[in-house]
Amino acid sequence: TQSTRPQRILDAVQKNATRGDPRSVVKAIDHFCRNKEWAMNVGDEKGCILDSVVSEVNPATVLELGTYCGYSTVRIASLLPPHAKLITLEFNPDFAAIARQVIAWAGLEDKVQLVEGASGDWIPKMKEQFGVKTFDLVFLDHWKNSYLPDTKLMEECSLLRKGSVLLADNVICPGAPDYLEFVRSSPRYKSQYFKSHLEYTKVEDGLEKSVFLG
Ligand SMILES: Cc1ncnc2c1ncn2[C@@H]1O[C@H](/C=C/CNC(=O)c2cc(-c3ccc(F)cc3)cc(O)c2O)C[C@H]1O
Ligand SMILES: [Mg+2]
Repeated sequence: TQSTRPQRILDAVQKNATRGDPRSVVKAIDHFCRNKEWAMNVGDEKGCILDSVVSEVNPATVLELGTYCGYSTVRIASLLPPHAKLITLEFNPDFAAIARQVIAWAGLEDKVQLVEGASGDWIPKMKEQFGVKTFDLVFLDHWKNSYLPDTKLMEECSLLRKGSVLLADNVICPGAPDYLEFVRSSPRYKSQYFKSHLEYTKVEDGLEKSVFLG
């Protein structure tokens, strides 16, 4: 049967990465996507910026919107302190199934809770379902037109505290203009743009880091 791109990414991980070694999983996916088939992972260049923000925040609770194959899930989870938790939301069951195997190959199942479903449905249930009070870090990498409504929803659900960091992928390409306008003009956020490139290409893209001021 014809395989899908996520399945081919998982194959590349299982063939080329060492079980229990998250960095080798990241390298295997980057090598595959740079040399064989492009895929919408945050990638190695923007991934280094992601790593530095994760290390700086040193979060106890992380929310990722849009798991896809689990590339950024593995990058983030590999940098978390011992009892920290990452909840990642993915509504495509096929992507979720692949991501679970990628996360398992990296040996990070204990730090990651992959929830299958739409962010708009699950964000209001975070407290009651997962005992989360607030998120220290949110990585937005799902549908670009969901960035803004989900950010407003997280505020409404009191999931952000003074100092919570939102890090959004693709604010230039494909772009999230309404989100960018909101976080850059709202007095409740301190925003900063990290210029980079679209994964595995020379096209401009970047990450927007926005600190919630409470
Ligand atoms: C609302 C919601 N809830 C839960 N999961 C959700 C969701 N919306 C999407 N998702 C899931 O996240 C993933 C979606 C991510 C969307 N990301 C993209 O569309 C995306 C697209 C590009 C891109 C750039 C230039 C080009 F020429 C072509 C593509 C690059 C990227 O880094 C991206 O993240 C998979 C999807 O099932
Ligand atoms: Mg992206």
